[in-house]
Amino acid sequence: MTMLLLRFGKAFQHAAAGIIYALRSQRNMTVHVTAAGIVLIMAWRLHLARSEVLMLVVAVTLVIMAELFNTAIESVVDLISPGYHPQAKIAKDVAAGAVLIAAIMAVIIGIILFVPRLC
Ligand SMILES: Nc1ncnc2c1ncn2[C@@H]1O[C@H](COP(=O)(O)OP(=O)(O)OP(=O)(O)O)[C@@H](O)[C@H]1O
Repeated sequence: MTMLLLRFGKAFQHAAAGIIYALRSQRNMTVHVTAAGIVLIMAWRLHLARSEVLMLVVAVTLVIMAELFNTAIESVVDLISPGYHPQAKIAKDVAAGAVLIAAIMAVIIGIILFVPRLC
């Protein structure tokens, strides 16, 4: 049991280190986290329904997850292909596309939930 807890603790430390690395190295990550904070404070101030807050939480989580995967893919691509390579370009562009899709979905959800309350 102690070994299991120690292993879990180590895995948690590694995951936290990955998140901190992404936060420090990716400007977009800071933007996503700041936007998520603002959106959740607005949801609280505007008394959004529980299901609406849940939708926002899922949307911002997906954006942050996509950015974390994007950072991981960028890092592996830079390791394997430090010079220009069309395949490296595809990998990075597709990963960035995933972030864009998640961000667009989050913005659409934000517009649907906030615009009627702010107008
Ligand atoms: N090794 C490479 N070979 C070919 N194209 C590359 C390579 N590295 C980067 N690119 C191109 O440059 C773009 C930007 O890559 P870069 O590594 O600078 O990511 P970034 O600007 O940090 O992206 P993000 O804003 O998503 O963090 C990629 O989407 C890709 O089109």
